[in-house]
Amino acid sequence: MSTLKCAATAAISVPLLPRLGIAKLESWSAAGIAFLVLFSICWLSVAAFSVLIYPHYFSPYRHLPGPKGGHWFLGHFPGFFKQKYPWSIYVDWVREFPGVPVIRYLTIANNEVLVPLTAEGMKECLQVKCYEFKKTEQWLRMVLDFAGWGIVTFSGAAHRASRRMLSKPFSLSNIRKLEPIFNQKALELCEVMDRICVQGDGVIDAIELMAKTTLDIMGLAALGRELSHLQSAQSTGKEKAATAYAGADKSDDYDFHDAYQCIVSPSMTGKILLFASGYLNVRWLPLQANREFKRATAFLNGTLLRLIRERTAVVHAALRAGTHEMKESRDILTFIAEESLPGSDGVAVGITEDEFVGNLLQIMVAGHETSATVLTWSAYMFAMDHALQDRVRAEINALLATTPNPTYADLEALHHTDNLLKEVNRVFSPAAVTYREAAQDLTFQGIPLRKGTVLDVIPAVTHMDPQIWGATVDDFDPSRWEAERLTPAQADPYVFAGFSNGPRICLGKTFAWLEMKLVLVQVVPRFRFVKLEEAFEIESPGLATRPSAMKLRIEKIE
Ligand code: HEM
Repeated sequence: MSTLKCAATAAISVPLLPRLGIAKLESWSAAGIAFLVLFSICWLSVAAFSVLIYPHYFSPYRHLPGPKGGHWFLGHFPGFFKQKYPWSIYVDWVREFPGVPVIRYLTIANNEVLVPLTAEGMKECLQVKCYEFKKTEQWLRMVLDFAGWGIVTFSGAAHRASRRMLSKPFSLSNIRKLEPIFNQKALELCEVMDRICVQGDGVIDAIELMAKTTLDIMGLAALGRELSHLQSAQSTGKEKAATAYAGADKSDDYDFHDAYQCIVSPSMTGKILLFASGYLNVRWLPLQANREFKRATAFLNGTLLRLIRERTAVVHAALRAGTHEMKESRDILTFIAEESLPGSDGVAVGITEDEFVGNLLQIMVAGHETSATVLTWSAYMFAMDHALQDRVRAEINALLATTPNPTYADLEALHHTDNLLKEVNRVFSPAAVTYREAAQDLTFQGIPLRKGTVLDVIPAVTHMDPQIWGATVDDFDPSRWEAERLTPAQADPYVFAGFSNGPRICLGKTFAWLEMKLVLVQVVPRFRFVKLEEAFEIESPGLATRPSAMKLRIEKIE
């Protein structure tokens, strides 16, 4: 916008130059050069004002508390590359500003960002004024290539419509029907772990195995396809090409897992490009990280589009012929195909191909990385604390002794397991950062916000706030979730923000909870996790609290 205004100012000013005796402008080319010079002066002045002067002397947010110092142009942005977890910097701030509801920090080009630090702020943003905020333009520029347009990226009415459309496959009754899929994949994971114990060195990369497990689950639950990543988990090269991806969706030896690895676990250049792409178009730069990113996004978009076209054609033809067999539990792709038959009263009638692809892209990524991360950190904490894993194992064994095929209600009653998953979500919240932007002028925590103001909504600020959790805030202690130990402040539903809250609360929360419990129910009685001295790195900065690799030793329990 300021570029347009500068162009207009320069265009209006050019004819004034001869009158003011500044330049004669006897030809069109002289006028053109004068325009460019004026435009550049105007643009640079506006840029200098908005970067160097406005945030410090004129912004209405300049009096808000917040971190001091920062780079003259990049503000506090470089600090995001120095932190252990992708949210550590925010936890430092919540401790530096106890009791402060909202702080301000500066990012690239000294753009201002506000961060709510309290449960009340989370509630106002996520629940009370959910639709007065939208996803930020910067974040959209970062993720649209691999997430497309769908429920996660939509705001306002479009988001409500997607949520309505997807509510049925994510209802509790439908998710309970997915139990056989969760069990099947948990057992396949056990087979792989068994092979590693018997034939290999007993060392696993937990994040890789868990991601393959949850990705295979998503293949069946979302696409109705066997993706077979687990089958290929112990093979490489040609072997992998032969087994991975069950033939039909094979593209050389590249698969969904490879594509998502490239997106969620890029090189440092890839990480810089990801965050920079929020502000500038950097994806055209001839860099290896960009080539890998483009290959991954092309694979995901192309494969999903092909599956959508194939499935929709088959389902619509069968529906028209009256031969379609409506299964009791349908994958999401089939569900949308069924509900999108033109002329029917389905909830997905009129969905565009782009939106169909976008929703599947989002469900695939939101649905596997998060749960895999929680399972990985659970395995890590087991390896660090054998008493903890013994307690969880004893609880699961006691259940299996009386109930070999536990129901949803039986799993609900596994309270040590439940507490473990809650504590992992508190300390290693997989969705590390979520972003919001004021969709209109509004008041937030008593502060008048202008349209376009950006908010970082960070689960870790309430999860790791000593004012809420006391002196043991940094300890990993699942028993803090025992109902009788929780203080009213800790039990506030807006404090536990790992799945977000309000109308945009994680659509897959019940799915994830059942899936993670069933994986633990199969794995924990069969294997013991043991710590290795090998150090691991966490993807930071990043969008998830994810280790890039997590080597653990496993021992078979006879
Ligand atoms: C431990 C596992 C999970 C965690 C911690 C988690 C966390 C979250 C969070 C924090 C959000 C809100 C993001 C935002 O507002 O910007 C979200 C949204 C979402 N999640 Fe999850 N998620 C998990 C598992 C899943 C699974 C298994 C699925 C699907 C199978 C799923 C599907 C979604 C969808 C579709 C949304 C968008 C909801 C909306 O905007 O209305 N998630 N999740």
